[in-house]
Amino acid sequence: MNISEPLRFILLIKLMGKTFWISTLTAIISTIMTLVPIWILYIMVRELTIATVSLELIYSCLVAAFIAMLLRWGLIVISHVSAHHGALKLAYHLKLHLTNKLGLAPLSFFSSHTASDLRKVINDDIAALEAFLAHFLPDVASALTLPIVGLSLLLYIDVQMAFVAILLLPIAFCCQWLSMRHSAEQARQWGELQLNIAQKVSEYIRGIAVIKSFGLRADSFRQLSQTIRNVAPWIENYCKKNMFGWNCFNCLLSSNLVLVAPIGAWRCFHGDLASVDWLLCLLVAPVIVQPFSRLVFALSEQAQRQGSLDRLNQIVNVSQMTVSQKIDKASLPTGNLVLSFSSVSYRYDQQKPALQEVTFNTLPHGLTAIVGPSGAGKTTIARLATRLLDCDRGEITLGGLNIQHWPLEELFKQISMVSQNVYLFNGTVMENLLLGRPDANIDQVIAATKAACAHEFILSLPQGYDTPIGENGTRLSGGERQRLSIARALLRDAPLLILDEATAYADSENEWLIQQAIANLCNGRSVLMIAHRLKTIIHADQIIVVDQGKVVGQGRHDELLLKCPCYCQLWQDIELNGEK
Ligand SMILES: Nc1ncnc2c1ncn2[C@@H]1O[C@H](COP(=O)(O)OP(=O)(O)OP(=O)(O)O)[C@@H](O)[C@H]1O
Repeated sequence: MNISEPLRFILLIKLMGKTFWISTLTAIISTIMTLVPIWILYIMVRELTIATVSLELIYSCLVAAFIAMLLRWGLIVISHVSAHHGALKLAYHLKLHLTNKLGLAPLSFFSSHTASDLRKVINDDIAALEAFLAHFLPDVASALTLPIVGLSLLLYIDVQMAFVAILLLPIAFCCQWLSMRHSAEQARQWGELQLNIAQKVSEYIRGIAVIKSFGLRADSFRQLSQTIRNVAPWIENYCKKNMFGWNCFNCLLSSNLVLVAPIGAWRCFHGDLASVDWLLCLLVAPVIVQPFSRLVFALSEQAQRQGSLDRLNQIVNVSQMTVSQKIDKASLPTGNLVLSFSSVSYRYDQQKPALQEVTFNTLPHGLTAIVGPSGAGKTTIARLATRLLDCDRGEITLGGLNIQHWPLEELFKQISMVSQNVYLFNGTVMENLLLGRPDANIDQVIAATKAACAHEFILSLPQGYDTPIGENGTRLSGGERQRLSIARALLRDAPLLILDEATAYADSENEWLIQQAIANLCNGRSVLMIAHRLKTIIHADQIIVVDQGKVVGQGRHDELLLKCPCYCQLWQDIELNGEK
Protein backbone atom coordinates (compact mmCIF):
# COMPACT_ATOMS: atom_id res chain seq x y z
CA MET A 1 0.00 0.00 0.00
CA ASN A 2 1.67 3.23 -1.16
CA ILE A 3 0.86 6.27 1.00
CA SER A 4 2.58 9.24 -0.61
CA GLU A 5 0.25 12.16 0.15
CA PRO A 6 -1.39 13.71 3.25
CA LEU A 7 -4.23 11.63 4.66
CA ARG A 8 -7.80 12.58 3.74
CA PHE A 9 -11.00 10.56 4.07
CA ILE A 10 -11.20 10.06 0.30
CA LEU A 11 -7.64 8.70 0.34
CA LEU A 12 -8.46 6.29 3.20
CA ILE A 13 -11.46 5.00 1.22
CA LYS A 14 -9.29 4.64 -1.90
CA LEU A 15 -6.70 2.73 0.11
CA MET A 16 -9.38 0.33 1.38
CA GLY A 17 -9.96 -0.52 -2.29
CA LYS A 18 -12.54 -3.14 -3.20
CA THR A 19 -13.34 -4.06 0.42
CA PHE A 20 -14.93 -0.61 0.78
CA TRP A 21 -17.15 -1.09 -2.28
CA ILE A 22 -18.12 -4.63 -1.27
CA SER A 23 -19.08 -3.57 2.25
CA THR A 24 -20.99 -0.47 1.06
CA LEU A 25 -22.90 -2.26 -1.71
CA THR A 26 -23.86 -5.19 0.53
CA ALA A 27 -24.92 -2.71 3.26
CA ILE A 28 -27.18 -0.91 0.75
CA ILE A 29 -28.75 -4.14 -0.59
CA SER A 30 -29.25 -5.57 2.92
CA THR A 31 -31.05 -2.32 3.85
CA ILE A 32 -33.38 -2.63 0.88
CA MET A 33 -34.04 -6.20 2.02
CA THR A 34 -35.33 -4.75 5.34
CA LEU A 35 -38.27 -3.21 3.46
CA VAL A 36 -38.98 -6.22 1.24
CA PRO A 37 -40.88 -8.24 3.95
CA ILE A 38 -42.98 -5.13 4.73
CA TRP A 39 -43.84 -4.76 1.06
CA ILE A 40 -44.69 -8.49 0.85
CA LEU A 41 -46.91 -8.15 3.93
CA TYR A 42 -48.66 -5.29 2.18
CA ILE A 43 -49.33 -7.46 -0.90
CA MET A 44 -50.61 -10.31 1.32
CA VAL A 45 -53.00 -8.07 3.23
CA ARG A 46 -54.23 -6.56 -0.05
CA GLU A 47 -54.86 -10.11 -1.39
CA LEU A 48 -56.76 -11.04 1.78
CA THR A 49 -59.06 -8.05 1.42
CA ILE A 50 -60.23 -9.03 -2.06
CA ALA A 51 -62.95 -11.65 -2.55
CA THR A 52 -60.96 -14.48 -4.20
CA VAL A 53 -57.90 -15.14 -2.11
CA SER A 54 -55.16 -17.06 -3.92
CA LEU A 55 -53.56 -19.34 -1.31
CA GLU A 56 -50.74 -20.05 -3.72
CA LEU A 57 -49.86 -16.34 -3.80
CA ILE A 58 -49.96 -16.17 0.01
CA TYR A 59 -47.51 -19.13 0.29
CA SER A 60 -45.21 -17.60 -2.33
CA CYS A 61 -45.27 -14.32 -0.40
CA LEU A 62 -44.30 -16.07 2.84
CA VAL A 63 -41.41 -17.89 1.15
CA ALA A 64 -40.24 -14.69 -0.55
CA ALA A 65 -40.33 -12.78 2.79
CA PHE A 66 -38.33 -15.56 4.46
CA ILE A 67 -35.72 -15.56 1.66
CA ALA A 68 -35.46 -11.75 1.83
CA MET A 69 -34.79 -11.96 5.59
CA LEU A 70 -32.12 -14.66 5.13
CA LEU A 71 -30.52 -12.66 2.32
CA ARG A 72 -30.50 -9.57 4.50
CA TRP A 73 -28.65 -11.33 7.35
CA GLY A 74 -26.15 -12.88 4.94
CA LEU A 75 -25.43 -9.51 3.33
CA ILE A 76 -25.02 -7.82 6.73
CA VAL A 77 -22.39 -10.41 7.66
CA ILE A 78 -20.53 -9.91 4.35
CA SER A 79 -20.70 -6.14 4.73
CA HIS A 80 -19.31 -6.14 8.28
CA VAL A 81 -16.60 -8.73 7.64
CA SER A 82 -15.30 -6.95 4.53
CA ALA A 83 -15.41 -3.51 6.23
CA HIS A 84 -13.46 -4.87 9.23
CA HIS A 85 -11.00 -6.66 6.98
CA GLY A 86 -10.33 -3.51 4.91
CA ALA A 87 -10.12 -1.24 7.97
CA LEU A 88 -7.72 -3.54 9.83
CA LYS A 89 -5.50 -3.86 6.77
CA LEU A 90 -5.47 -0.10 6.34
CA ALA A 91 -4.66 0.44 10.06
CA TYR A 92 -1.76 -2.02 9.77
CA HIS A 93 -0.32 -0.17 6.75
CA LEU A 94 -0.84 3.24 8.37
CA LYS A 95 1.04 2.14 11.50
CA LEU A 96 3.87 0.72 9.42
CA HIS A 97 4.06 3.85 7.26
CA LEU A 98 4.03 6.24 10.23
CA THR A 99 6.60 4.32 12.27
CA ASN A 100 8.88 4.30 9.19
CA LYS A 101 8.34 8.05 8.86
CA LEU A 102 9.27 8.55 12.53
CA GLY A 103 12.43 6.50 11.98
CA LEU A 104 13.55 8.99 9.32
CA ALA A 105 12.38 12.16 11.10
CA PRO A 106 15.06 14.56 12.36
CA LEU A 107 15.68 14.68 16.11
CA SER A 108 14.25 18.22 16.32
CA PHE A 109 10.78 16.73 15.61
CA PHE A 110 10.97 14.72 18.84
CA SER A 111 11.75 17.74 20.99
CA SER A 112 8.31 19.18 20.09
CA HIS A 113 6.44 15.83 20.19
CA THR A 114 6.76 13.67 23.29
CA ALA A 115 6.75 9.86 23.21
CA SER A 116 3.30 9.75 24.86
CA ASP A 117 1.84 12.20 22.24
CA LEU A 118 3.17 10.08 19.41
CA ARG A 119 2.05 6.82 21.04
CA LYS A 120 -1.45 8.26 21.44
CA VAL A 121 -1.55 9.39 17.82
CA ILE A 122 -0.30 6.08 16.42
CA ASN A 123 -2.48 3.92 18.69
CA ASP A 124 -5.62 5.90 19.48
CA ASP A 125 -6.05 8.02 16.37
CA ILE A 126 -5.49 5.10 14.01
CA ALA A 127 -7.87 2.99 16.15
CA ALA A 128 -10.50 5.78 15.85
CA LEU A 129 -10.16 5.82 12.06
CA GLU A 130 -10.24 2.02 11.93
CA ALA A 131 -13.49 1.97 13.95
CA PHE A 132 -14.95 4.64 11.66
CA LEU A 133 -14.16 2.68 8.50
CA ALA A 134 -15.21 -0.67 9.98
CA HIS A 135 -18.49 0.39 11.65
CA PHE A 136 -19.65 3.80 10.56
CA LEU A 137 -19.22 3.59 6.80
CA PRO A 138 -21.52 0.54 6.30
CA ASP A 139 -23.84 2.02 8.93
CA VAL A 140 -23.99 5.39 7.17
CA ALA A 141 -24.58 3.71 3.79
CA SER A 142 -27.48 1.78 5.30
CA ALA A 143 -28.84 4.80 7.19
CA LEU A 144 -28.90 6.83 3.95
CA THR A 145 -30.54 4.06 1.91
CA LEU A 146 -33.44 3.38 4.27
CA PRO A 147 -35.05 6.88 4.13
CA ILE A 148 -34.59 7.08 0.33
CA VAL A 149 -36.16 3.67 -0.41
CA GLY A 150 -38.84 4.05 2.31
CA LEU A 151 -39.87 7.49 1.10
CA SER A 152 -40.00 6.26 -2.53
CA LEU A 153 -42.34 3.50 -1.36
CA LEU A 154 -44.64 5.98 0.41
CA LEU A 155 -44.57 8.35 -2.58
CA TYR A 156 -45.63 5.41 -4.76
CA ILE A 157 -48.52 4.57 -2.40
CA ASP A 158 -49.69 8.07 -1.46
CA VAL A 159 -47.89 11.40 -1.93
CA GLN A 160 -49.77 13.17 0.88
CA MET A 161 -48.92 10.48 3.45
CA ALA A 162 -45.25 10.59 2.35
CA PHE A 163 -45.29 14.33 3.05
CA VAL A 164 -46.92 13.82 6.49
CA ALA A 165 -44.26 11.21 7.38
CA ILE A 166 -41.41 13.72 6.93
CA LEU A 167 -43.26 16.84 8.17
CA LEU A 168 -41.43 16.97 11.51
CA LEU A 169 -37.94 16.44 10.03
CA PRO A 170 -37.08 20.15 9.40
CA ILE A 171 -38.02 21.06 13.03
CA ALA A 172 -35.94 18.10 14.32
CA PHE A 173 -32.92 19.24 12.28
CA CYS A 174 -33.25 22.82 13.52
CA CYS A 175 -33.08 21.55 17.13
CA GLN A 176 -30.06 19.42 16.26
CA TRP A 177 -28.31 22.28 14.49
CA LEU A 178 -28.78 24.45 17.57
CA SER A 179 -27.13 21.84 19.79
CA MET A 180 -24.33 21.03 17.32
CA ARG A 181 -23.25 24.54 16.40
CA HIS A 182 -20.17 24.31 18.59
CA SER A 183 -19.38 20.63 18.06
CA ALA A 184 -16.08 21.22 16.15
CA GLU A 185 -14.74 23.42 18.94
CA GLN A 186 -16.04 20.99 21.58
CA ALA A 187 -14.37 18.04 19.83
CA ARG A 188 -11.10 19.99 19.73
CA GLN A 189 -11.33 20.79 23.45
CA TRP A 190 -12.15 17.15 24.26
CA GLY A 191 -9.15 15.93 22.22
CA GLU A 192 -6.91 18.40 24.07
CA LEU A 193 -8.19 17.23 27.47
CA GLN A 194 -7.54 13.58 26.55
CA LEU A 195 -4.04 14.39 25.28
CA ASN A 196 -3.28 16.31 28.46
CA ILE A 197 -4.37 13.38 30.62
CA ALA A 198 -2.29 10.93 28.56
CA GLN A 199 0.79 13.18 28.92
CA LYS A 200 0.36 13.62 32.67
CA VAL A 201 -0.28 9.90 33.28
CA SER A 202 2.81 9.00 31.32
CA GLU A 203 4.85 11.67 33.19
CA TYR A 204 3.53 10.27 36.48
CA ILE A 205 4.57 6.74 35.53
CA ARG A 206 7.99 7.85 34.25
CA GLY A 207 8.67 9.83 37.42
CA ILE A 208 7.22 7.21 39.78
CA ALA A 209 10.52 6.83 41.70
CA VAL A 210 10.67 10.57 42.47
CA ILE A 211 6.94 10.68 43.27
CA LYS A 212 7.28 7.81 45.75
CA SER A 213 10.33 9.36 47.35
CA PHE A 214 8.27 12.50 48.06
CA GLY A 215 5.46 10.35 49.47
CA LEU A 216 2.99 11.47 46.78
CA ARG A 217 0.06 9.46 45.40
CA ALA A 218 -1.82 9.91 42.13
CA ASP A 219 -4.35 12.25 43.76
CA SER A 220 -1.69 14.32 45.48
CA PHE A 221 0.46 14.65 42.32
CA ARG A 222 -1.09 18.01 41.57
CA GLN A 223 -0.49 18.18 37.80
CA LEU A 224 -2.19 14.83 37.22
CA SER A 225 -5.10 15.20 39.62
CA GLN A 226 -5.84 18.75 38.40
CA THR A 227 -5.88 17.61 34.77
CA ILE A 228 -8.28 14.75 35.56
CA ARG A 229 -10.50 17.00 37.70
CA ASN A 230 -10.81 19.47 34.80
CA VAL A 231 -12.76 16.84 32.85
CA ALA A 232 -15.81 16.70 35.15
CA PRO A 233 -16.87 20.38 34.82
CA TRP A 234 -16.18 20.21 31.08
CA ILE A 235 -18.54 17.21 30.68
CA GLU A 236 -21.18 18.86 32.89
CA ASN A 237 -21.06 22.01 30.77
CA TYR A 238 -21.15 19.95 27.56
CA CYS A 239 -24.25 18.06 28.71
CA LYS A 240 -26.01 21.27 29.78
CA LYS A 241 -25.36 22.89 26.38
CA ASN A 242 -26.38 19.91 24.24
CA MET A 243 -29.00 18.03 26.26
CA PHE A 244 -32.06 20.05 25.22
CA GLY A 245 -31.37 20.10 21.46
CA TRP A 246 -30.37 16.41 21.34
CA ASN A 247 -33.46 15.25 23.31
CA CYS A 248 -35.84 17.36 21.16
CA PHE A 249 -34.22 15.95 18.03
CA ASN A 250 -34.65 12.34 19.16
CA CYS A 251 -38.24 12.93 20.36
CA LEU A 252 -39.28 14.51 17.06
CA LEU A 253 -37.63 11.70 15.08
CA SER A 254 -39.66 9.04 16.87
CA SER A 255 -42.95 10.99 16.69
CA ASN A 256 -44.03 10.95 13.05
CA LEU A 257 -46.66 8.28 13.87
CA VAL A 258 -48.38 10.96 15.97
CA LEU A 259 -49.28 12.60 12.65
CA VAL A 260 -49.35 9.60 10.27
CA ALA A 261 -51.78 7.53 12.42
CA PRO A 262 -54.61 10.09 12.96
CA ILE A 263 -54.35 11.76 9.51
CA GLY A 264 -54.31 8.32 7.83
CA ALA A 265 -57.32 7.17 9.94
CA TRP A 266 -59.24 10.35 9.10
CA ARG A 267 -58.57 9.88 5.36
CA CYS A 268 -59.59 6.18 5.56
CA PHE A 269 -62.81 7.21 7.30
CA HIS A 270 -63.58 9.60 4.42
CA GLY A 271 -62.70 6.94 1.81
CA ASP A 272 -59.72 8.99 0.66
CA LEU A 273 -57.14 6.28 1.53
CA ALA A 274 -57.42 2.46 1.39
CA SER A 275 -56.97 0.91 4.83
CA VAL A 276 -54.26 -1.44 3.48
CA ASP A 277 -52.33 1.62 2.24
CA TRP A 278 -52.75 3.19 5.68
CA LEU A 279 -51.29 0.00 7.22
CA LEU A 280 -48.22 0.24 4.96
CA CYS A 281 -47.79 3.91 5.95
CA LEU A 282 -47.91 2.93 9.65
CA LEU A 283 -45.19 0.31 9.09
CA VAL A 284 -42.88 2.37 6.85
CA ALA A 285 -43.15 5.89 8.31
CA PRO A 286 -41.05 5.24 11.50
CA VAL A 287 -38.44 3.38 9.43
CA ILE A 288 -37.86 6.45 7.23
CA VAL A 289 -36.90 8.89 9.99
CA GLN A 290 -35.18 6.78 12.63
CA PRO A 291 -31.88 6.31 10.69
CA PHE A 292 -31.34 10.09 10.85
CA SER A 293 -30.46 9.69 14.51
CA ARG A 294 -27.63 7.29 13.51
CA LEU A 295 -26.54 9.61 10.69
CA VAL A 296 -26.36 12.65 12.94
CA PHE A 297 -24.47 10.67 15.59
CA ALA A 298 -21.96 9.60 12.92
CA LEU A 299 -21.64 13.18 11.71
CA SER A 300 -21.25 14.59 15.22
CA GLU A 301 -18.08 12.53 15.57
CA GLN A 302 -16.72 13.83 12.28
CA ALA A 303 -14.90 16.71 14.00
CA GLN A 304 -13.10 14.23 16.27
CA ARG A 305 -12.11 12.10 13.29
CA GLN A 306 -10.85 15.18 11.48
CA GLY A 307 -8.77 15.91 14.60
CA SER A 308 -7.33 12.38 14.38
CA LEU A 309 -6.46 12.90 10.71
CA ASP A 310 -4.83 16.27 11.44
CA ARG A 311 -2.64 14.72 14.15
CA LEU A 312 -1.67 11.82 11.88
CA ASN A 313 -0.82 14.29 9.12
CA GLN A 314 1.66 16.03 11.43
CA ILE A 315 3.67 12.80 11.23
CA VAL A 316 2.93 12.18 7.54
CA ASN A 317 4.15 15.69 6.65
CA VAL A 318 7.27 15.69 8.83
CA SER A 319 10.36 16.52 6.79
CA GLN A 320 12.61 13.51 6.44
CA MET A 321 16.34 13.18 6.77
CA THR A 322 17.26 13.11 3.11
CA VAL A 323 20.13 11.85 1.05
CA SER A 324 20.81 14.94 -1.02
CA GLN A 325 22.67 13.24 -3.87
CA LYS A 326 22.41 9.75 -5.32
CA ILE A 327 25.80 8.03 -5.00
CA ASP A 328 26.57 4.63 -6.44
CA LYS A 329 27.36 2.15 -3.63
CA ALA A 330 30.50 0.97 -5.44
CA SER A 331 31.95 4.49 -5.46
CA LEU A 332 31.58 5.03 -1.70
CA PRO A 333 34.84 5.58 0.23
CA THR A 334 36.13 2.51 2.10
CA GLY A 335 38.76 1.67 4.73
CA ASN A 336 39.38 3.54 7.93
CA LEU A 337 37.53 6.75 7.22
CA VAL A 338 38.25 10.17 8.67
CA LEU A 339 35.35 12.22 10.01
CA SER A 340 35.79 15.95 9.27
CA PHE A 341 33.89 18.96 10.54
CA SER A 342 34.50 21.99 8.34
CA SER A 343 33.16 25.38 9.57
CA VAL A 344 30.07 23.67 11.00
CA SER A 345 27.38 25.81 12.68
CA TYR A 346 24.12 24.73 14.27
CA ARG A 347 21.41 26.37 16.32
CA TYR A 348 18.43 24.82 18.10
CA ASP A 349 15.28 26.92 17.54
CA GLN A 350 15.99 30.65 17.45
CA GLN A 351 18.35 30.56 20.42
CA LYS A 352 22.03 31.46 20.35
CA PRO A 353 24.06 29.07 18.19
CA ALA A 354 25.00 25.78 19.89
CA LEU A 355 27.98 25.44 17.50
CA GLN A 356 29.81 28.10 15.47
CA GLU A 357 32.36 27.45 12.72
CA VAL A 358 33.58 24.19 14.28
CA THR A 359 36.43 22.59 12.33
CA PHE A 360 38.39 19.42 13.19
CA ASN A 361 39.32 15.96 11.80
CA THR A 362 39.36 12.63 13.61
CA LEU A 363 42.50 10.52 13.38
CA PRO A 364 42.44 7.15 11.57
CA HIS A 365 42.98 4.41 14.23
CA GLY A 366 43.26 7.12 16.90
CA LEU A 367 41.27 8.50 19.82
CA THR A 368 39.95 12.03 19.36
CA ALA A 369 38.37 13.49 22.49
CA ILE A 370 35.98 16.44 22.64
CA VAL A 371 36.08 18.28 25.98
CA GLY A 372 34.60 21.50 27.28
CA PRO A 373 32.50 22.99 30.06
CA SER A 374 28.85 22.04 30.48
CA GLY A 375 26.69 23.38 27.61
CA ALA A 376 29.74 23.91 25.36
CA GLY A 377 28.23 21.89 22.48
CA LYS A 378 29.90 18.46 22.89
CA THR A 379 26.72 16.38 22.60
CA THR A 380 25.56 18.52 19.66
CA ILE A 381 28.76 17.50 17.82
CA ALA A 382 27.92 13.80 18.39
CA ARG A 383 24.33 14.34 17.19
CA LEU A 384 25.52 16.09 14.02
CA ALA A 385 28.11 13.38 13.31
CA THR A 386 25.42 10.68 13.48
CA ARG A 387 22.84 12.71 11.49
CA LEU A 388 20.47 12.89 14.43
CA LEU A 389 20.68 16.55 13.44
CA ASP A 390 21.75 18.16 10.13
CA CYS A 391 24.04 21.19 10.32
CA ASP A 392 22.83 24.66 9.30
CA ARG A 393 26.10 25.71 7.72
CA GLY A 394 29.46 24.13 6.89
CA GLU A 395 30.08 20.52 5.93
CA ILE A 396 30.60 17.23 7.72
CA THR A 397 32.36 14.58 5.66
CA LEU A 398 33.23 10.93 6.17
CA GLY A 399 36.05 9.66 3.97
CA GLY A 400 35.85 12.98 2.07
CA LEU A 401 32.15 12.51 1.17
CA ASN A 402 29.51 14.79 2.74
CA ILE A 403 27.53 12.64 5.21
CA GLN A 404 24.30 13.99 3.70
CA HIS A 405 25.29 12.31 0.40
CA TRP A 406 25.92 8.94 2.03
CA PRO A 407 22.99 6.48 1.66
CA LEU A 408 21.65 6.32 5.24
CA GLU A 409 22.01 2.54 5.55
CA GLU A 410 25.65 2.65 4.35
CA LEU A 411 26.46 5.61 6.61
CA PHE A 412 25.17 3.80 9.68
CA LYS A 413 27.23 0.73 8.75
CA GLN A 414 30.32 2.94 9.18
CA ILE A 415 29.35 4.46 12.54
CA SER A 416 28.64 2.89 15.90
CA MET A 417 27.52 4.98 18.85
CA VAL A 418 27.60 4.26 22.58
CA SER A 419 25.70 6.86 24.46
CA GLN A 420 25.56 7.87 28.10
CA ASN A 421 21.80 7.28 28.02
CA VAL A 422 21.68 3.63 27.04
CA TYR A 423 18.42 2.43 25.52
CA LEU A 424 17.70 -1.29 25.61
CA PHE A 425 14.60 -2.79 24.07
CA ASN A 426 12.06 -4.93 25.88
CA GLY A 427 13.36 -8.34 24.81
CA THR A 428 16.03 -10.86 25.72
CA VAL A 429 19.73 -10.09 26.16
CA MET A 430 20.44 -11.86 22.85
CA GLU A 431 17.78 -9.88 20.92
CA ASN A 432 19.31 -6.63 22.18
CA LEU A 433 22.81 -7.72 21.23
CA LEU A 434 21.80 -8.75 17.71
CA LEU A 435 20.06 -5.46 17.02
CA GLY A 436 22.93 -3.95 15.02
CA ARG A 437 24.02 -7.22 13.38
CA PRO A 438 21.18 -9.75 13.16
CA ASP A 439 23.28 -12.34 11.28
CA ALA A 440 26.05 -12.63 13.93
CA ASN A 441 26.73 -16.18 15.16
CA ILE A 442 27.00 -17.22 18.81
CA ASP A 443 30.85 -17.21 18.78
CA GLN A 444 30.89 -13.60 17.54
CA VAL A 445 28.31 -12.63 20.18
CA ILE A 446 30.35 -14.23 23.00
CA ALA A 447 33.59 -12.65 21.72
CA ALA A 448 31.86 -9.24 21.86
CA THR A 449 30.38 -9.74 25.33
CA LYS A 450 33.72 -11.01 26.67
CA ALA A 451 35.52 -7.95 25.29
CA ALA A 452 32.81 -5.75 26.83
CA CYS A 453 33.24 -7.50 30.24
CA ALA A 454 29.58 -8.53 30.04
CA HIS A 455 29.80 -12.29 29.44
CA GLU A 456 30.11 -13.20 33.14
CA PHE A 457 27.11 -11.22 34.35
CA ILE A 458 24.98 -12.42 31.41
CA LEU A 459 25.74 -16.06 32.35
CA SER A 460 24.70 -15.34 35.94
CA LEU A 461 21.21 -14.18 34.80
CA PRO A 462 18.42 -16.79 35.28
CA GLN A 463 18.19 -17.73 31.57
CA GLY A 464 21.63 -16.49 30.47
CA TYR A 465 21.50 -14.92 27.01
CA ASP A 466 17.77 -15.69 26.75
CA THR A 467 16.85 -13.68 29.87
CA PRO A 468 14.18 -11.01 29.25
CA ILE A 469 15.57 -7.69 30.51
CA GLY A 470 12.34 -5.64 30.76
CA GLU A 471 11.59 -2.27 29.21
CA ASN A 472 14.86 -0.33 28.78
CA GLY A 473 16.69 -3.08 30.70
CA THR A 474 15.04 -2.23 34.03
CA ARG A 475 16.10 -5.65 35.40
CA LEU A 476 19.81 -4.74 34.97
CA SER A 477 22.05 -2.34 36.88
CA GLY A 478 23.26 0.88 35.22
CA GLY A 479 26.76 -0.54 34.73
CA GLU A 480 25.40 -3.80 33.28
CA ARG A 481 23.21 -1.88 30.84
CA GLN A 482 26.22 0.17 29.80
CA ARG A 483 28.42 -2.91 29.20
CA LEU A 484 25.62 -4.55 27.22
CA SER A 485 25.43 -1.47 24.98
CA ILE A 486 29.22 -1.59 24.48
CA ALA A 487 28.97 -5.29 23.52
CA ARG A 488 26.24 -4.34 21.05
CA ALA A 489 28.56 -1.71 19.50
CA LEU A 490 31.47 -4.18 19.41
CA LEU A 491 29.34 -6.75 17.63
CA ARG A 492 28.32 -4.16 15.06
CA ASP A 493 32.01 -3.73 14.25
CA ALA A 494 31.75 -0.32 12.55
CA PRO A 495 35.08 1.40 11.72
CA LEU A 496 34.14 4.74 13.37
CA LEU A 497 33.03 4.75 16.96
CA ILE A 498 31.36 7.69 18.68
CA LEU A 499 31.30 7.51 22.47
CA ASP A 500 29.23 9.90 24.51
CA GLU A 501 31.25 9.26 27.64
CA ALA A 502 29.84 6.14 29.09
CA THR A 503 31.24 6.04 32.62
CA ALA A 504 29.71 9.21 34.01
CA TYR A 505 27.22 7.51 36.31
CA ALA A 506 29.04 4.23 37.04
CA ASP A 507 30.29 3.08 40.46
CA SER A 508 34.02 2.32 40.84
CA GLU A 509 33.81 -1.43 40.08
CA ASN A 510 31.58 -0.89 37.07
CA GLU A 511 33.70 2.06 35.96
CA TRP A 512 36.78 -0.10 35.85
CA LEU A 513 34.97 -2.79 33.83
CA ILE A 514 33.47 -0.20 31.48
CA GLN A 515 36.87 1.45 30.93
CA GLN A 516 38.32 -1.94 30.08
CA ALA A 517 35.40 -2.61 27.69
CA ILE A 518 35.90 0.77 26.04
CA ALA A 519 39.63 0.13 25.62
CA ASN A 520 38.74 -3.09 23.73
CA LEU A 521 36.16 -1.22 21.71
CA CYS A 522 38.68 1.43 20.62
CA ASN A 523 41.21 -1.16 19.50
CA GLY A 524 41.82 -0.72 15.73
CA ARG A 525 39.11 1.89 15.21
CA SER A 526 38.82 5.65 14.83
CA VAL A 527 37.15 6.91 17.97
CA LEU A 528 35.47 10.22 18.71
CA MET A 529 34.88 10.44 22.45
CA ILE A 530 32.63 13.08 23.97
CA ALA A 531 34.33 13.41 27.34
CA HIS A 532 32.39 14.92 30.21
CA ARG A 533 35.32 14.07 32.54
CA LEU A 534 38.94 14.81 31.71
CA LYS A 535 40.72 11.99 33.48
CA THR A 536 39.40 9.42 30.99
CA ILE A 537 41.03 11.14 27.99
CA ILE A 538 44.41 12.47 29.10
CA HIS A 539 46.08 9.83 26.92
CA ALA A 540 43.97 10.65 23.85
CA ASP A 541 45.85 11.12 20.55
CA GLN A 542 44.08 14.40 20.03
CA ILE A 543 41.90 16.58 22.27
CA ILE A 544 39.51 19.21 20.85
CA VAL A 545 38.48 21.83 23.40
CA VAL A 546 35.07 23.44 22.82
CA ASP A 547 33.69 26.44 24.67
CA GLN A 548 30.41 28.24 23.95
CA GLY A 549 30.04 26.38 20.66
CA LYS A 550 33.52 27.24 19.32
CA VAL A 551 36.75 25.24 19.09
CA VAL A 552 39.19 27.03 21.43
CA GLY A 553 42.05 24.53 21.52
CA GLN A 554 43.39 21.40 19.85
CA GLY A 555 46.34 19.13 20.73
CA ARG A 556 47.52 16.54 23.24
CA HIS A 557 47.03 16.90 26.99
CA ASP A 558 50.49 18.37 27.73
CA GLU A 559 50.34 20.81 24.82
CA LEU A 560 46.90 22.06 25.83
CA LEU A 561 48.00 22.61 29.42
CA LEU A 562 50.59 25.03 28.02
CA LYS A 563 48.55 26.84 25.38
CA CYS A 564 44.79 26.58 26.07
CA PRO A 565 43.39 28.62 29.01
CA CYS A 566 39.99 26.94 28.83
CA TYR A 567 41.59 23.48 29.09
CA CYS A 568 43.82 24.67 31.98
CA GLN A 569 40.69 25.89 33.76
CA LEU A 570 38.97 22.53 33.30
CA TRP A 571 42.06 20.74 34.60
CA GLN A 572 42.37 23.10 37.58
CA ASP A 573 38.74 22.43 38.45
CA ILE A 574 39.58 18.72 38.66
CA GLU A 575 42.60 19.32 40.82
CA LEU A 576 40.72 21.65 43.14
CA ASN A 577 37.41 19.79 43.31
CA GLY A 578 38.35 16.26 42.27
CA GLU A 579 36.36 14.32 39.67
CA LYS A 580 33.94 11.65 40.57
N1 LIG B 1 17.17 19.94 22.32
C1 LIG B 1 17.65 21.16 22.55
N2 LIG B 1 16.89 22.24 22.31
C2 LIG B 1 17.36 23.50 22.53
N3 LIG B 1 18.59 23.75 22.97
C3 LIG B 1 19.42 22.72 23.23
C4 LIG B 1 18.99 21.36 23.04
N4 LIG B 1 20.01 20.54 23.37
C5 LIG B 1 21.04 21.34 23.74
N5 LIG B 1 20.69 22.64 23.67
C6 LIG B 1 21.54 23.82 23.94
O1 LIG B 1 22.68 23.75 23.09
C7 LIG B 1 23.87 24.08 23.79
C8 LIG B 1 24.90 22.94 23.68
O2 LIG B 1 24.34 21.80 24.34
P1 LIG B 1 25.09 20.39 24.41
O3 LIG B 1 24.15 19.41 24.99
O4 LIG B 1 25.66 20.09 23.08
O5 LIG B 1 26.26 20.72 25.44
P2 LIG B 1 27.26 19.73 26.19
O6 LIG B 1 28.62 20.32 26.02
O7 LIG B 1 27.09 18.33 25.69
O8 LIG B 1 26.77 19.84 27.69
P3 LIG B 1 26.91 18.76 28.90
O9 LIG B 1 28.37 18.50 29.12
O10 LIG B 1 26.33 19.49 30.06
O11 LIG B 1 26.15 17.57 28.47
C9 LIG B 1 23.45 24.39 25.23
O12 LIG B 1 23.33 25.80 25.36
C10 LIG B 1 22.08 23.74 25.37
O13 LIG B 1 21.26 24.48 26.25
